[in-house]
Amino acid sequence: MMRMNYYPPCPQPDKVIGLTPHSDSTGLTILLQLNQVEGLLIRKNGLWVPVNPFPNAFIVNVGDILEISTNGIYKSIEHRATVNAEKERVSIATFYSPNEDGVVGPASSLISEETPPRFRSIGVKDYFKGLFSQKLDGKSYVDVMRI
Ligand SMILES: O=C(O)CCC(=O)C(=O)O
Ligand SMILES: [Fe+2]
Repeated sequence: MMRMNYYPPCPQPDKVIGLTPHSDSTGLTILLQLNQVEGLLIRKNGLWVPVNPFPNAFIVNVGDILEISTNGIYKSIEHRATVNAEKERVSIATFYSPNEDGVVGPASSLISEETPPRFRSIGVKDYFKGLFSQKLDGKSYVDVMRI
């Protein structure tokens, strides 16, 4: 799945939300900040840290499905986007997810008596149905999946 985001310039950027804080619900995201305008922020240790664009560089984000598959070893990254006062901003996000008839859940090879599953396992279709019935709100859907 691919999403192209267009953020028009806004003379009062602090009064608008570009893209609300969220983690990508998919497995892995490859993101291109197309026209080198900054605006992407990630949440690290509770602080919003800007990710400055580099020419022709992709940003690779861990999504919720990877957090769930690795039973929490990899953590999905919460991020948001702001708008710029003078310049328009364009980003292209490519999201990778399992097949529709697959299952979202911790990999069986990572589960043992010492490391029990930390997340529920559900079908990919039900996973996305549940996601779209919710508000986009930080990492809240990972908590829905948490046991
Ligand atoms: O515009 C950006 O840099 C972020 C886009 C994003 O997070 C998304 O499309 O999920
Ligand atoms: Fe995102």
